[in-house]
Amino acid sequence: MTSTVAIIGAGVIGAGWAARFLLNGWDVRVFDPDPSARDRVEKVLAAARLSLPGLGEVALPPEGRLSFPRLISEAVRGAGWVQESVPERIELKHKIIQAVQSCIEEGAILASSTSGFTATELQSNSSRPDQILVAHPFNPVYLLPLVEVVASDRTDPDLRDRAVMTLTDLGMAPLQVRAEVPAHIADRLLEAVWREALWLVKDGVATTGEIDDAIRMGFGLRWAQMGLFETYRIAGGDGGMAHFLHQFGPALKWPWSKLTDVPEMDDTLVATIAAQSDEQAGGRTIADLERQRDHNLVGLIRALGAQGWGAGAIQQAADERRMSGAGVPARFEDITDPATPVVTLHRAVPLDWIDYNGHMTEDRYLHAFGDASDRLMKLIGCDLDYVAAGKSFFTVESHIRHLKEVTAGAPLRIETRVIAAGGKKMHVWHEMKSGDRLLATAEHMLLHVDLETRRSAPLTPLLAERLATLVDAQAELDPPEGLSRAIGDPI
Ligand SMILES: NC(=O)C1=CN([C@@H]2O[C@H](COP(=O)(O)OP(=O)(O)OC[C@H]3O[C@@H](n4cnc5c(N)ncnc54)[C@H](O)[C@@H]3O)[C@@H](O)[C@H]2O)C=CC1
Ligand SMILES: C[N+](C)(C)CC(=O)CC(=O)[O-]
Repeated sequence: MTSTVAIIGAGVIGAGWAARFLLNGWDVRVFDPDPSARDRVEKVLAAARLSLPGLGEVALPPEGRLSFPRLISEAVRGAGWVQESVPERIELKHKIIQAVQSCIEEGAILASSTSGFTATELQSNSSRPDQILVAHPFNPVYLLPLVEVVASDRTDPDLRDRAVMTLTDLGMAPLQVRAEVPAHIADRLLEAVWREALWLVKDGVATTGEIDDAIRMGFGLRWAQMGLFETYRIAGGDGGMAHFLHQFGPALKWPWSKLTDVPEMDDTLVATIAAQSDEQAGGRTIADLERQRDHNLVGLIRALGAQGWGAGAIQQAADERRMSGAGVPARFEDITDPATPVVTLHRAVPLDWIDYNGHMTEDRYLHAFGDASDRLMKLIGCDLDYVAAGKSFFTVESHIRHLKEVTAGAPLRIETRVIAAGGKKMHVWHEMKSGDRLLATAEHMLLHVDLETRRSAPLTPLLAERLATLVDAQAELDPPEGLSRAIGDPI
């Protein structure tokens, strides 16, 4: 099957899917009869290019090709995956499924973004129900990992497994829903909160802003890192979940909630909510809010990554899978030509590395160069086991030159030379590039140390030998421009 996806319907969700696939190297064909669809996709792509590449610590593959065929048949022919994201009307979805299935190959995956319909409902009237399933994402699709995968008993289980693998490769967290129920899992939960929120506004208990504060200042923060059950388990104290259930279970029968009673969405309620929501936005446009949302989400997911937790752990697993494709050697034996500088880092600039000047802030240069030095250490044999055994390197001197600006989402590559090594020292030169542009250089002196005495110690034979291989092979190269330069030297 090809790495070509057809996106049918490019609204909020279809455009998000287009960005997720394209930035993961897929060729993307978009079909949407709305003349403004191309513009919308370009805007969402611009936002995704700023945020998604820097979500993890490893570069994404090169972008695929984007096209906008005029006919649905042109869009789907030969595609390995078709993602339907047209409005939530079953007769329209059936029409699209029929048009798509008349042109696609048997093994192609036909996934629907539907928030509420079941796979069985989508499959009715289809001659090939086996290739249809639900892949329900969350907005913004290019950043949020969750995708609910719902198959019916008529969906081919192998096709469902392939779909799960593909979504995982896209850096997502596919949640396989065990049973077909309207609105799957997450929207069932969201609807319950939404219903109560509508009642609170209708009854004049709280404004839209107050309700949103009640979420984002408290349990919303908790939910980003632990779910409902894990959070309540902790709330049960040492008695855990059983104690929690005994204490708060009875409250469910008190009038704490409206249960399933739904407020009438009459003109007054719509006008009240719309007016409060406008006031809450305080003049910020949808684009402003989307930008802020993306910054916040990137920060949250990356913070969770530092803990190896939740959505951050999903991102780390995606990074692991991408490592070999990013061209950074994992072991010394992977260095194909020691006579050329070694690629020690290949990633993109994350949104949270950008400062008030709109470019990568100065401490992140050292962060990236530090990561590159860590990779060099690992390559020569100073890995975590080596450190645990009591030896490591300390950086004792650094000199960074900032030569060119770089902005969010841009690819970063660090090429490393070992200028000299021996005794207890290693003299390293890094060049940071984005494409062909030299962004910065860093020169470091590192001392090999005994972690028990905290004093310098001679290099062990393996490290000395590998460093000598690099130094000797690279000695033929011209000395790097700027080597040993000091502040104040003529430029
Ligand atoms: N908006 C949301 O928060 C989420 C929506 N979904 C689901 O995604 C699907 C799409 O929803 P949205 O993107 O919000 O809708 P939307 O209204 O933003 O976009 C729908 C797009 O489909 C296009 N379209 C209409 N008829 C078409 C046709 N015959 N062929 C091709 N394109 C056509 C429209 O021009 C429009 O660009 C729905 O099934 C919805 O339930 C899923 C997750 C979240
Ligand atoms: C409102 N909605 C039901 C379309 C929401 C979703 O389906 C998921 C989301 O992104 O919140």
